[in-house]
Amino acid sequence: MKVLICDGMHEVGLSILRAAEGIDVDVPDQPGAEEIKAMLPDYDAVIVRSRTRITAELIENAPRLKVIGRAGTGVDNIDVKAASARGALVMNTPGANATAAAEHTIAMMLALARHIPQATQSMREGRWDKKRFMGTELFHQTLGIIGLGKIGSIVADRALSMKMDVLGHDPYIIPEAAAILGVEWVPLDELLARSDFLTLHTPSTSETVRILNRETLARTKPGVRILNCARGGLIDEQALYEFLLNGHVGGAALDVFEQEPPVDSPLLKLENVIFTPHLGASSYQAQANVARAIATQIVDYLLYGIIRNAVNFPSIRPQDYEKIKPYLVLAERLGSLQGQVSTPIQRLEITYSGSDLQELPLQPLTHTVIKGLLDPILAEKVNLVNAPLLLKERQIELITTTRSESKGYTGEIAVKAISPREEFSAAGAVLQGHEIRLIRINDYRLEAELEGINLLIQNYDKPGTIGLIGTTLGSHQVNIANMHLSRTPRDKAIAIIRLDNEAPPEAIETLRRHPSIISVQQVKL
Ligand SMILES: NC(=O)c1ccc[n+]([C@@H]2O[C@H](COP(=O)([O-])OP(=O)(O)OC[C@H]3O[C@@H](n4cnc5c(N)ncnc54)[C@H](O)[C@@H]3O)[C@@H](O)[C@H]2O)c1
Ligand SMILES: O=C(O)[C@H](O)COP(=O)(O)O
Repeated sequence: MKVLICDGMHEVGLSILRAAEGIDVDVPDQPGAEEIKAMLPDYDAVIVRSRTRITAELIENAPRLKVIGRAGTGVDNIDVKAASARGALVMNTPGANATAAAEHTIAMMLALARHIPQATQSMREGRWDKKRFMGTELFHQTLGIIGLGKIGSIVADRALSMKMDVLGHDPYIIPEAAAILGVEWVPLDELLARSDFLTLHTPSTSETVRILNRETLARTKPGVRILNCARGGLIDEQALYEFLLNGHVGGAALDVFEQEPPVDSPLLKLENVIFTPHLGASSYQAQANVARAIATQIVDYLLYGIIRNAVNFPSIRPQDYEKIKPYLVLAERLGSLQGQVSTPIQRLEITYSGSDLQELPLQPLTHTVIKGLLDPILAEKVNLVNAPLLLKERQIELITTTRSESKGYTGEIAVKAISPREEFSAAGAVLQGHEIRLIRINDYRLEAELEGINLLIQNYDKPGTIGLIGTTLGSHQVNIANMHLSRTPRDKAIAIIRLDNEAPPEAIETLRRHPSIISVQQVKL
């Protein structure tokens, strides 16, 4: 496995990657877009900060790429949609640089309030301007925080310790949760109208892009000072420039920009705006934290298949991993059985029952059923990341249901495939925490192993049928490893016959032609 690191990495992360057996690491010095394009096809993983853009074009030309790691929070420099379509995971390290970004915000707020950068510059130029740099205290000033996530809540904590009054707006946080942080939750308009300092801490989404624009800036308190240490796109920079120029906005502190680095931005010329070149996460501690986190996540994924902090796949907590493992195997085999038996499928219904499955994350299991189903059918590479997209592309409707009870089992997965003319359902369970069993096919109850090469035979329940199956397979040198039978009250029966070797088409054809036999299907699990 080869890992490419594009934006450098703290030594602590490099040593984790280098110590992992089977992983080779390359760290070119600040490679440009063309260099990355030439190198990426040889790599299984790439790790970036915000400098490198991982575009759809790069992803499409990197057939080996399994995972894109972001040593940080924002993934807006990575085309996540293209990565998902190609089955590549995108992982970040949420929270690992939150303290650094929050402290940087506080530093910017103090620097803005007391004109520290401008005063420094003035002294460098030989002046001693005490009058020009009269500042404002933060004590009892109102700070409005838009986005009360990891960074926003640390900013709130530090601002409260400086005895600021803190307002917060976050549509995904309830007022009671904000109150626990000591923050008064208010609607956006109220926050705009009441804040002396206003700071942004949301990701860049279709909802938040240009959240500060001409209309919203016009609703802010005259003299407001604005801070952005989140994402450049959250502020319409031209509108901010106009409001700074006409004096409605009293000052701004910017760590992030619509274009990085900013080119010819008029903001750079304004005396009441201070800047840092996207330094929020640039502390030794934050870089060690993000490097340690992403390196561990990449090693765990490449070597052991453990998925954490993927933005395009649900995480499995380490404490759930051992318990979910046999259910993942069961899910994949049930999906694979369906993929080999039922075509064309219009609707897929997955039902999770039993106490085990009440505690485990079900989305990874659903993705795994779909992967199992599509793998035998599609030529392209199907994995847990792109499986749901591929199902959608094939217009297959997906319905998942959970039930707390499972008759006699602690965890049962039932998968039903509905085609225009028929339905086929198969259910399985995990016994004693590790044994995988097929427990139902349509209305037939049984307890068969769910692995290897199997013949699935439906027949009329007449004497001699089992003998016929044994003789036919024997005459083609196919040995039966074991056999499970089940019948319904309506004189029909089903047999699951595990074979040591594949049955040739002639043997299957002979069985199919016999009047006692309704259907024969060979499945490889
Ligand atoms: N300057 C830097 O170097 C630096 C460092 C780290 C993170 N960041 C950026 O800071 C931002 C916040 O990071 P985080 O780790 O706190 O993320 P987070 O996911 O923990 O928090 C984001 C919060 O924004 C809220 N939110 C989403 N839509 C919203 C809306 N329309 N209005 C108000 N709130 C909304 C979410 O509910 C969430 O609570 C991200 O953009 C991240 O990329 C920048
Ligand atoms: O989203 C982030 O983590 C920050 O923007 C930090 O970016 P950086 O790692 O490029 O400094």
